[in-house]
Amino acid sequence: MIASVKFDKTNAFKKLKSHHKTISKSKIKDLFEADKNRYSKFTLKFTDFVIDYSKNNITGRTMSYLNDLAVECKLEDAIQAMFAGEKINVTEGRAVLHTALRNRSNTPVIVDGKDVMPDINAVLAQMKTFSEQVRSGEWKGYTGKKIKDIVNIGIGGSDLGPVMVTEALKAYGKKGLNVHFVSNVDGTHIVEALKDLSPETTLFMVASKTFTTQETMANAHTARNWFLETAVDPEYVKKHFVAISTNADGVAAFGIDTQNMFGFWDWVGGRYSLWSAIGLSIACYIGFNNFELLLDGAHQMDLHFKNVPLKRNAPVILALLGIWYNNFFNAQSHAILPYDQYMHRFAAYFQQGDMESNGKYIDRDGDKVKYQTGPVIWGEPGTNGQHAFYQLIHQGTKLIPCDFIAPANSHNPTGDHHKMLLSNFFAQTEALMNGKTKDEVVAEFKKMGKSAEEIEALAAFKVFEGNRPTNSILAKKITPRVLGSLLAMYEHKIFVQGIIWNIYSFDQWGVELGKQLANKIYPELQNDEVIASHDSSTNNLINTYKKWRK
Ligand SMILES: O=P(O)(O)OC[C@H]1O[C@@H](O)[C@@H](O)[C@@H](O)[C@@H]1O
Repeated sequence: MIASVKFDKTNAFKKLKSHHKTISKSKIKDLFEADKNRYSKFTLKFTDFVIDYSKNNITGRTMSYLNDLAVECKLEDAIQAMFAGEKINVTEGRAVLHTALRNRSNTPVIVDGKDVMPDINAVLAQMKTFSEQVRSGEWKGYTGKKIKDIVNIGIGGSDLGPVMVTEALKAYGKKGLNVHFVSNVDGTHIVEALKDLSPETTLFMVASKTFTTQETMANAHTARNWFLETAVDPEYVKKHFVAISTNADGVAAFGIDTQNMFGFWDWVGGRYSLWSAIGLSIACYIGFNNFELLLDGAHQMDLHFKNVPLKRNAPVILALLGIWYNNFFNAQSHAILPYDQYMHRFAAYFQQGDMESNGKYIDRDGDKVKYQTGPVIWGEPGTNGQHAFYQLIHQGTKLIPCDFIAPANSHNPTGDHHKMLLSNFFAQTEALMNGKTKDEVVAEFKKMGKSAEEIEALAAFKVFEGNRPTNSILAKKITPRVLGSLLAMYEHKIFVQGIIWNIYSFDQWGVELGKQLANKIYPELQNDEVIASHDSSTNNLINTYKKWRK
């Protein structure tokens, strides 16, 4: 079991508090002046990427205190407990074993006295066979045609991972096979997705861990009606609908042949499930071999996380840096900025991964925390973000630590585009750190021939304080293996932060409430009766809606 340690009562916390007073007076750029080895001291190297965290407001002492914090919070025990299949998701009574899904070493992982690896391998084999049949055209629709379009119907963890990975690895996608994702209960989503598709060549994957989620069930029923309008015979459903779920009864009740069901288990959290059968659309799109490389990459990071000392451990370091800014510099958010257009859903994916995991104010003793927990995660790809919100990162009043991610090699090396992209990547982190002093601004103005009055009037607006912290992750190329490692690295970062903040990262009671509330109001919308059972705002909104709807 994972011990409860009050984060803000640790010795390391106190040391970090007073250390913060000193370090907040220093400038990152001066730390570079003072230490010529700073880059190598604060960079981690993997085979296919480097993580440079030298442009942070840290010294060796900071890292040492942060390491003490991790030790005091018994992080090493917690890591071992997760990998060993202990039921660390206490409020749901479950183990947390997305790492077993990609355990390419195939060493036994025991849950309730049973090795889970044979079941995992059996589902992987089923995914391999199925994805190969779909890709080769051996799997035929009801009129004997091969599948051209896959529509994944799911939401949250049953959507965001497959969307993000199929986009990030689009360069590996099979020509002539398209993937579409329908998540929102807004009918627009499914109507638009199906607009140009033919029932004869469309395969639906209904992805839901519980198989009860309102949005997914509504979309799945609409999809089936759309299909049967043309196909007519319900017998044909089995050629065009497969299910991915832990709930076999729910799948059968919907009318999907359980032969066409791909299972997973309650120890896979929704937001950690892309490695399971939830990744079926990924395997079909990029091919099973590439899906396995994705798993391999994640496994490499798992081994690193499990075995490398905390001081050289990438997820641990990223997590500790996040805590440093979140709890000592009062940063409220964290930006993830991939300089790779294919990774445009990466930040959105980790919005769920991080915020659903660590958006909690009750600690592992059931007490309300007296410190900040999970940050707001956000971001967009560069260079688009530069022309949108970077103004605030450079000159706003909020401190926003950023992760910059870029590949050295593009999948689309067109002209000089990639050099331009990367020059922006390098320039931004440098500018965020160095800023621009008043002297530099004045010198620039003078060169332009501006008068003393003009300079005096404008200089303040052009000064950049700098000292904005960034991590730079530079990969050789975004391959399935590299992406797998990056994803696992961020997953484990979330785990480490949850352990240190003394919260439970693997439940999501806040989301469950939303599910209940909508189910209460939905019946009230079925007739035109005036509603008076809520507060006056809610009553009036519902009644106005009823008056206006046609
Ligand atoms: O996969 P299902 O069960 O449909 O859940 C989909 C999503 O539902 C939400 O409410 C959350 O609980 C997510 O963690 C989950 O990924």
